[in-house]
Amino acid sequence: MASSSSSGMTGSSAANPPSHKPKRKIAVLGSRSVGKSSLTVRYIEDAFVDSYYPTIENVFNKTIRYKNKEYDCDIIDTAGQDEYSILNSRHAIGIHGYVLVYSIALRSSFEMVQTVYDKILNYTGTETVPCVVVGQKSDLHVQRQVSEEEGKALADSLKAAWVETSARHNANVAKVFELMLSQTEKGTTEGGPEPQPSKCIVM
Ligand SMILES: Nc1nc2c(ncn2[C@@H]2O[C@H](COP(=O)(O)OP(=O)(O)OP(=O)(O)O)[C@@H](O)[C@H]2O)c(=O)[nH]1
Repeated sequence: MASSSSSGMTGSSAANPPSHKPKRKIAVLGSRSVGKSSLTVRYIEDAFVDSYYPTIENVFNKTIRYKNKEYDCDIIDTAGQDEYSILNSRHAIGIHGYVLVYSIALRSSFEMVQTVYDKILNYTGTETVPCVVVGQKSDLHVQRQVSEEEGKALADSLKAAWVETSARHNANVAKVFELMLSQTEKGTTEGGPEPQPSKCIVM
């Protein structure tokens, strides 16, 4: 999706008083063309486009209900990364959780998940960050290059959740964002301190 605009499903204006729902910022990262935009657009608009338009950046806003509580979520759909791209500070600071996407039909995109994860930890200086590892394009099983076991094993090693999805067939798409909130809200208690978004460390 080639645009850098922001699309608001909810939000605040004079007519809409500011939301008191907890704010969560979620960044969607991964190699080029793995279906990050398609996953996000399927979730937000329940639509799928076959054509490919490289993303600059899109921010979507959606209220997500998790365990009977509503969260005001910004979902940041990013431009595809490669091993040489430098993590954009907007995707490394102030983020509560990461959706790390690969295509089950492209091994190099699976290997990129670890690379992107390491870049995030380098930037934030933390030992872990809340993550969901997503094996996209699960409908392309004939071209599969990454097994479910490998996907699960990588997610376990990153202490992340894992799921395979198809934006094309709308399979498991909503689950990604439920799992994301289960990761960001892990260890929090009602009325307790808010989970802290990522910060930058100065070396
Ligand atoms: N078969 C199949 N194709 C998909 C699926 N999701 C996306 N695609 C196709 O994959 C191509 C890339 O999809 P995008 O959503 O633009 O990928 P992206 O990761 O946002 O790409 P960048 O913006 O370059 O990072 C498009 O042609 C989509 O139609 C899926 O679940 N199954």
